[in-house]
Amino acid sequence: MEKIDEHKSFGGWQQRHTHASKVCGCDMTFSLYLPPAAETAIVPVVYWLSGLTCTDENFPNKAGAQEIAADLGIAIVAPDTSPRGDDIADDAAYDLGQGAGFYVNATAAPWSRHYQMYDYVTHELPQVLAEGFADQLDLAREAIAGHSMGGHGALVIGLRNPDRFAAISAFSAICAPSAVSWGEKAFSTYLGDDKQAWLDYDATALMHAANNPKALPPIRLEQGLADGFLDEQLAPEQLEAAARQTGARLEVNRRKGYDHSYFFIASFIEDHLRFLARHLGA
Ligand SMILES: N[C@@H](CCC(=O)N[C@@H](CSC=O)C(=O)NCC(=O)O)C(=O)O
Repeated sequence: MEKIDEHKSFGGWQQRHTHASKVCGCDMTFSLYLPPAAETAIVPVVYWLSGLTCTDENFPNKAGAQEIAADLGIAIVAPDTSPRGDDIADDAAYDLGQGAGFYVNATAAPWSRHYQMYDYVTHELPQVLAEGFADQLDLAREAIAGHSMGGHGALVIGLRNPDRFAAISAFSAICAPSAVSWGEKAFSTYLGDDKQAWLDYDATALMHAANNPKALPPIRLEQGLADGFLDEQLAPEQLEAAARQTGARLEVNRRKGYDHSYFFIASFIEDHLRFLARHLGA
């Protein structure tokens, strides 16, 4: 692993690191905020998964989370949104290929060779963090958050690993990807046409299928009502219906006038980090 950038921020450090990923078969870059508390103790970890067209840099540059993370004593890890490189499959569209990995393990060629983002975020990245930051990060205390495609990723990873993630935070998440065009396009491309296979990556389906829905991690979902993607792509009402039917813990906050942008995220990130920190015992 190589540190490629570092800035002091609110007493802690905003860093970027790159490393060779076996799972994705390419170099992967992630951003990491270390709060001041990490200088003397191990601190809980929040993963932030970004949306379509993003890299690891959108969240640290735009969300304004560092001051709150410093206050709460939590680290924030923001991975890239896909494998990247000249020799890696891509598509000209903004919602497929590089920058649009959808946090799945692709099974269809040519994508399956590198697009293994579920395993990368869930297994390889935590291992890299455990090895590289043993004196700073407490990998036994994890929570997960994200925006849009990354909100979908946070919901799926959190719901599939309920014993691991203390809580889930999502902004403007794609809540029922099998039923909307962003998800149909990505899943048919990365996973093939068998829609049964899609359900492993569909938060609403996962909630319905959970053995013990009441024991799933608590979810806080923030949704702007002026979001141009709300009607066509996000379907928070489907996740709400699943929570009502199953008893899973879900709080949805609808915010008048807010759109899909990082201005929305920055407006409510403090509430979400405090929610995650509470469940992390931070
Ligand atoms: N057509 C647009 C769409 C890209 C976009 O809005 N991306 C969002 C996430 S959308 C769902 O995953 C985003 O976070 N963009 C980055 C940012 O910093 O705002 C386009 O190509 O711009």
